[in-house]
Amino acid sequence: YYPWGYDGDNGPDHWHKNYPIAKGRHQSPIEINNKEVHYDPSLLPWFASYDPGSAKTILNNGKTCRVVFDDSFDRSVLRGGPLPGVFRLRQLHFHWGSSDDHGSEHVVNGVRYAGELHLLHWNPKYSNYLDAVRRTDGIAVLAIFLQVGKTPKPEMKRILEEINAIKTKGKEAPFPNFDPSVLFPKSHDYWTYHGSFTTPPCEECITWIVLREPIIVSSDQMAKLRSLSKNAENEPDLPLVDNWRPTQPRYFRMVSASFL
Ligand SMILES: NS(=O)(=O)c1c(F)cccc1F
Ligand SMILES: [Zn+2]
Repeated sequence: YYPWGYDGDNGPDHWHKNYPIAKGRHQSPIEINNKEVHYDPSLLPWFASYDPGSAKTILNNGKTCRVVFDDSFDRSVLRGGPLPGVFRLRQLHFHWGSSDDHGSEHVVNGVRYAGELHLLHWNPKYSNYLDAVRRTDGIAVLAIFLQVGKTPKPEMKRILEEINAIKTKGKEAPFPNFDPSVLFPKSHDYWTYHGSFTTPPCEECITWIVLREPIIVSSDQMAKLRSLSKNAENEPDLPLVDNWRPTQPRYFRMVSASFL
């Protein structure tokens, strides 16, 4: 296991030395530009059927704030859209910036959002998650942009209230009874393309489903995320910010849109 980060000598430009896939042809995130997107009328709507009882814990792993779900059976699943069958919800996490004018991983027509929420699901046709990450159709991530505005989504409060309990790296707290679909925007319009994890080892196993409509969060809520520390409680408090990977070359990939 090699240490990696988002700045300096172990930042995104250095990942490929220990994680060679990071220089692959199907890397994420990417820029999504209207001119290059292809409307695909055959794309189905996607559906999330999440059981709030599957939510387990919320934790700070020093790289992001993550909520973990019980994925021991088809309890909370994503289906439809570009996906073949159901995919099991395993965790959600966030990427954000050091200020409100940047922080998302995907960039839409040059627009960087303040952050990005990722809900990670894996294909249960494979025996377990670790097997799924070795398959091109193993993982599906639903990505939702966070836009700073005056009328924040009240449902974000539940996650941000827990932040005080996981201030430092390694801290974990119970996070029961949570259905993340309460965070979804009104529109289910999406872009989809084949890509990778945006953190090392950057395996190219992800069907990305990027929602067009951002959810609104407040500047205070973004500041709350930035109050997390990269370090453990007995180490100096380094703000956990700018945990986003820059956009990667699209090469010969098509980005399909579910909407005109
Ligand atoms: N950002 S991402 O969604 O590709 C991602 C995962 F899916 C899983 C772990 C880390 C991570 F960063
Ligand atoms: Zn992510």
